[in-house]
Amino acid sequence: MRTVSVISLGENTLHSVVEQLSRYLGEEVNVRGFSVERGFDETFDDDIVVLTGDTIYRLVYERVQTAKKVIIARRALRYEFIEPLLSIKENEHVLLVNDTEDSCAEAIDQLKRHGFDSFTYHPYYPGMSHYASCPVAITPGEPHLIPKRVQEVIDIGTRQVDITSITEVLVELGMLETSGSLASAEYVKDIMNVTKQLSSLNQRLDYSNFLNMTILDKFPKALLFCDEAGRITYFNEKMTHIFPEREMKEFGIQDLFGGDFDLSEAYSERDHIVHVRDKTLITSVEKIEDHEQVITYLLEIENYDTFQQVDRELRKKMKSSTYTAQYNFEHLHTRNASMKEMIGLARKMARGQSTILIQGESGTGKEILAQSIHNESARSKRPFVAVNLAALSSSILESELFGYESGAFTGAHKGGKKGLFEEAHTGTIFMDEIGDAPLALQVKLLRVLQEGAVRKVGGTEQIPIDVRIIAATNKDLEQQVRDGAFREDLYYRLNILPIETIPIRERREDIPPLLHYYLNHYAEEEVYDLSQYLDEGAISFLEYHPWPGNVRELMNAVEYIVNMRSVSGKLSYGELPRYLKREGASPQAVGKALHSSGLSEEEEVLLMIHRKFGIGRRKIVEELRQKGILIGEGKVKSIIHSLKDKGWVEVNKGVRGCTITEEGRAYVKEAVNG
Ligand SMILES: Nc1ncnc2c1ncn2[C@@H]1O[C@H](COP(=O)(O)OP(=O)(O)OP(=O)(O)O)[C@@H](O)[C@H]1O
Repeated sequence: MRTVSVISLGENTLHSVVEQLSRYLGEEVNVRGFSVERGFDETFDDDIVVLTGDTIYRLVYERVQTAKKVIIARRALRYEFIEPLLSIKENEHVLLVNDTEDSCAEAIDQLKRHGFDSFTYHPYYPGMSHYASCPVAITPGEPHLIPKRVQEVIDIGTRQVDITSITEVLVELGMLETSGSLASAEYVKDIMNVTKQLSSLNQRLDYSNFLNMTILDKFPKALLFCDEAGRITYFNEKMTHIFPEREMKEFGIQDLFGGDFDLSEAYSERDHIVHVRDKTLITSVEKIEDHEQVITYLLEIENYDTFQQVDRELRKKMKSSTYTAQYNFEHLHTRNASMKEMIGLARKMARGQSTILIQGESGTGKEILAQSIHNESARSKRPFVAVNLAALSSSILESELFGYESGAFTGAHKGGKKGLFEEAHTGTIFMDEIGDAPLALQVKLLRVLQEGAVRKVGGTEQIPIDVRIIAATNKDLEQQVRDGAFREDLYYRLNILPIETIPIRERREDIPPLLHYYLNHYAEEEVYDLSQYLDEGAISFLEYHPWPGNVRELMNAVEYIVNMRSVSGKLSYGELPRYLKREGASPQAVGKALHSSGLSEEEEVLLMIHRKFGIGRRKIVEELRQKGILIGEGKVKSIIHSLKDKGWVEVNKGVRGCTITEEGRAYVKEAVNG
């Protein structure tokens, strides 16, 4: 397997860059991360070593000599965080806080280039003895370094690796063809967001400057911007391989594409096919509006030959995963009553034929649930085909799902291609991330659902299909419908058997068993107890952690724990990954949260016994855990003793557990409720 190592100074940057590269490189490439802050003693012989700045090159120069290629990543500001900067007064003195002198200078330079050149910047990095006293500090993702006296802190987020460096990595790995479309889809999304944002910021940042950025020239696809009248305002370097530069400067869209070309028609059709001279082009048009006024049209143009190549690669990849589901309900580990109820519901749904819509946060087991439903259904021996609607560009999606007819495009396979709907015939199709389906595709999906038949791209014949549909999303589809991003009619067609997965922070009793299960999965030895790997502080932290990435995030954390533990040692809170600590609460905060209700642990237990007649010790521990109060059965036992001594509770023999006395009730009324 090919490897890419990322080396950064600090852990913050490392985590975000590793995450970003992994997203682009997928599972074929192992992306590893090292930070100077954490320390390492590897010598690197990877395919690529990505350094997050020049300073690091000086530090690790000798160790990366054996790598096939070293890339010093260019880093870009995250546009979504720029807005707060506009609230800073002109000529204000501003502290720019970063981890080294060089990275401060780099960030200042970048901000100035983006139009924030009216402030007086003063760099601040750890180890400085004197620094200017400023009311405002700006930091790219290092707020913990900001000196105490600063009144206003603006965190513009860790800078991302820019598209030129991403492209360099993809080219080096020979992956531009296969992953370039994902990178470009993300990038176009970015461009759209930025353009929208800049325009809503009243053009305070010069839009044309942004467009002129050389970055667009490095972009792997041909891009062209034009106004509503079809006048070309900008095109990138790739575009000059399709049309001569001179023509684009002199002519409008109509002259280039021919008299029949209609911008708004191309926009509504999304992947519009145009034949220009001897070329077949796929144009995908995006409209950028502000308050219903069109700011610009962005045309992404693909030569069909290149598209074919990507298409073939993708098909090869998809074919290699045989259409089977590996999971069943036994793989969903839980002790939580609502989860068990949800699984019961899913089992019932498995028996029918109707469409299922699974909604829930990322990493909560939507795919595992879909596979389990298929495996328990009458279709279990038939194909299970999964397709992720967010991962493919819209032009590829359509031919992936519906297939294409021979001769639909130049270079199309003789005899055409079967789409995934046809592959799933008599089985189940799992459409993941349905909330990200482009609107044009939504219309076509609706037609398939209504008619029970598909029509291949370039074909006229309706091919009947018998497929059970399971769709999933982590978006709020109802909200998407209200926002006009998801078709209402399709939503109702999908939402026949709705089911919701539950985030793990709402079923905290599942956290220890899941930690235990995945420790056993990753460790090479049998793990009997969490305490073999983690000390008490770390366990409490993990049990209280909000886990925004749910089970997937928990799995990653366990993998880290297994790797980072020294032989037979235990990991403490301080040694847990920093991103977890950033997302979660510190042990102090956990402690505070215990008392955030203002009640003592004893009062919490009393209240619980008051509310639930005949509750037992184990149940009390569980209920307290749900509220984020992490105490063990031993402690609960001693609290119950003390409550009994005060005459507030009675402890019954057998299974009847504890009950509250009249005196106890009076205390609750007066001290707890009142
Ligand atoms: N209850 C569970 N018990 C054990 N493992 C689980 C459970 N739920 C999820 N997982 C594991 O967590 C990982 C993520 O699950 P899955 O891919 O099904 O989530 P998802 O909701 O589809 O995520 P996304 O929306 O990000 O695609 C998988 O490896 C799965 O095996």
